[in-house]
Amino acid sequence: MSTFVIEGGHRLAGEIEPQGAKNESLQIISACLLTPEEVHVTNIPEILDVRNLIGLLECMGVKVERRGKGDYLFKADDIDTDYITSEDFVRRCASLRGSVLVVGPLLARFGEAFFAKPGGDKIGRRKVDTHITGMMNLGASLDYDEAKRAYRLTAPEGGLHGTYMLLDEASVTGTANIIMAAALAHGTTTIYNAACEPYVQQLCRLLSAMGLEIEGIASNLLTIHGAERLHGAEHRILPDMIEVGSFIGMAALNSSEITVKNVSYDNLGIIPDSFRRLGIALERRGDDIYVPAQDVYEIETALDGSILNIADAPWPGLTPDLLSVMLVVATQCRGSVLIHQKMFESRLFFVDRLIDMGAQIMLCDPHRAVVIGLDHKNTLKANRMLSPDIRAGIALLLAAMSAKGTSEIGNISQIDRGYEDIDNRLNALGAHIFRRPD
Ligand SMILES: CC(=O)N[C@H]1[C@@H](OP(=O)(O)OP(=O)(O)OC[C@H]2O[C@@H](n3ccc(=O)[nH]c3=O)[C@H](O)[C@@H]2O)O[C@H](CO)[C@@H](O)[C@@H]1O
Ligand SMILES: C=C(OP(=O)(O)O)C(=O)O
Repeated sequence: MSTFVIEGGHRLAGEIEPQGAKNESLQIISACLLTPEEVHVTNIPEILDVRNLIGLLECMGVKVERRGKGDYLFKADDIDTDYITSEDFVRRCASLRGSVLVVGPLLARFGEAFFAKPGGDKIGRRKVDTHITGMMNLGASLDYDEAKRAYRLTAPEGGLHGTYMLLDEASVTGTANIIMAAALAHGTTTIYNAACEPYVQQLCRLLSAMGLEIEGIASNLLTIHGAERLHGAEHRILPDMIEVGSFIGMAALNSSEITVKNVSYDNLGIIPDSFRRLGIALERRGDDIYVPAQDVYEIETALDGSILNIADAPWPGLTPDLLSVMLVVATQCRGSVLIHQKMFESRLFFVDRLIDMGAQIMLCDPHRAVVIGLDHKNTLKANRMLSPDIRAGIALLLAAMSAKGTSEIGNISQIDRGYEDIDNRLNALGAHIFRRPD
């Protein structure tokens, strides 16, 4: 594991391009398991989570060819069916949250799949009930394998069959998993209360290109006409909207002017407006976002003058993955805001580190924090801290970049799992971040 050593207080300037989206890549790479033919995917981010998922696929027997940066061919024509039911497989899955996404394709294509308790961030309970219920709706049976400490899903004789289902919540990976399982089921599956964020839409587009008939893409009512067989296809991953938001926040926190290039603006939903509510006068320029340097970032109030409330919600609401960054940005704006993290219960505890740095924040309960902005008058102080999860990690990195003095952030694998070469890319804008191997 390594530590970031950050010399704060440097102005940033220039252009930065977001990497391909982590969360889309995890779905798309898993979908390659649905066909024995070649799937060509470009703009895959070279990050820890993706490398680990690709490693898992290779262990399963998938042929992977890296043709250049972010450019991969996957061919799942010779899957080792003994391996995908082995203890080693289940153990590997348990250490990688994205591995939940291989369950749907494996169940659909090979009739059996294990659900290890997935690893990843400690940001709250990460239930997989929606995934499992969805697959049971398609006819799978469930039992618990004591030796492997994992749930086993088994397809009925003759394969999964389509049905109507209403999801208990619009789970993103749950929806993706059920779509992939339904892709090879007999008959038609209708999923109501489906998650519809751009990365689920992208999964549907890839599956359409592979020959699947899907109606309702981008809505919460999906109709999937199961196919006998899917074929190879080409796919390009969208820019990572969480990186785009992180860079907007970074510019404001450092009172700097930057341009975020090629953001796929139309797929950002409510994200740009949410940053505007913190007083950031960002502009759309073609498919770029220009963030001007400002003396003051004035947080809006509600129409009746009451304190602004920024809360997450399933798409098209605001993604929970940006609230940590927005919270840190607010510490240097003028005015106050209530950050309400509704979807996860343990994602706000990192505010203690910001309070150590001099930020004015009241943690009301595990879900809500009130931030009183310092209006760039009292700069944050340097601190030594650990990255508790991927998004708190990037938020603390941005805080350290704006702080007076030299900070250290340990456990940066939590940042590396989602942000590609982040130290060098931010240093190219003028940051001073050094990676110290421990
Ligand atoms: C690999 C991947 O793609 N991970 C993303 C995915 O995780 P993931 O798919 O695991 O997250 P889910 O959408 O299942 O749920 C996230 C949290 O929100 C809650 N919930 C969900 C839906 C709902 O209608 N109401 C509700 O309260 C769930 O109980 C859970 O606590 O989606 C999350 C929500 O956007 C993101 O934070 C993760 O980065
Ligand atoms: C929580 C996240 O990812 P994961 O679901 O992979 O833990 C995230 O990307 O913010």
